[in-house]
Amino acid sequence: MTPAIDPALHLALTMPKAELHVHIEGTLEPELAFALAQRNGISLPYADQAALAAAYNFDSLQSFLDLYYACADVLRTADDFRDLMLAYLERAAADHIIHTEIFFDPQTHTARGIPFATVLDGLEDGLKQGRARWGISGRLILCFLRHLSEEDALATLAEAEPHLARIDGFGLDSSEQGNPPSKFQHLFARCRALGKPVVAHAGEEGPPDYIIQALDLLGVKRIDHGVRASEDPALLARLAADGVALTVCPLSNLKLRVFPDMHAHTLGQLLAAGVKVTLNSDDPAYFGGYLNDNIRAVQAAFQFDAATWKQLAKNSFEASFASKAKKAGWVERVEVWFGGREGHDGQILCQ
Ligand code: HPA
Ligand SMILES: [Zn+2]
Repeated sequence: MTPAIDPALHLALTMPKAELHVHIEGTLEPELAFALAQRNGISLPYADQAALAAAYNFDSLQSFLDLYYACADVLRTADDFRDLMLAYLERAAADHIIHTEIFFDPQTHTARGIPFATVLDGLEDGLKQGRARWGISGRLILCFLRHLSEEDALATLAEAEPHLARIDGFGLDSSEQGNPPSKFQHLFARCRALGKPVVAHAGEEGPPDYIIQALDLLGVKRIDHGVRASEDPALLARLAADGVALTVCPLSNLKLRVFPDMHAHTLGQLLAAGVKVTLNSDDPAYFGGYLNDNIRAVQAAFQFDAATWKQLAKNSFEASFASKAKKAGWVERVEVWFGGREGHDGQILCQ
């Protein structure tokens, strides 16, 4: 059957893939936000869903974060966190995501008096139900808020320690400018000592030096965003040589005005330099779409061939926190899935 759309895009939309950069609080759609507000007897400072969606007009990371933290106030109970997780996993499964590593920001919730265990219990319940319903595997990455102090983050880590078996890694997010990775060296040393993988947002709005700090001072093996690495040729070469993955989020970068349009995005340069790029949705409820919406927008600008999409799918699994055996199995699944659909020059042979 011949698909009605660009064949390479059809392959990209339907290929098995992993998502490695999505904030669960950023998957809160206006409809669910209002439903949870009603369930919890609280009101949002917007008349209705349309008024809230109309406020998604950001000019920087900070302008988004202000709204994102305000909306998170509707999340109060373990049921709320479970429903939020299930809503995301249903969308992810529809986009053919078979594995996802999901950020959560406990400080956003504990600062409002929501117990750490309530957040974790709800998210975990959602992951369990999502696995049963859609066969999707999910992991949790605890993200520390970099606009707060290292002491605050260390206190959060202490709260997390009784639950370590349920937490698969640690990350760093929130306002990047003025909050360099160097601020969190002790924290990340403790996280690594606990035997967990660590990641950090770096080089989204911040300079390439923040990416270097995340590698050298925090010991991360995967960088969230990292799109400003293109400004430093030596860094680009290092990322490629060391196989450091970047979790790139194209629609996020446009919505937060990191780039004026998709043609100006550094994605093509990063791939051409041999960097292990992955594509992700970041905060899909706020930025105009889930992973397949990002793929559509990328393809409209770059017209990648099937071989490039296969590489991106393989990268998404290779860069995951899963075991070597699991990763190898998923990469093989991608190879089998593309088998016969792609010629030596990366063109589609037939459908
Ligand atoms: O894109 C982001 N950058 C930094 N912090 C965040 N928290 C949610 N999304 C983001
Ligand atoms: Zn992010």
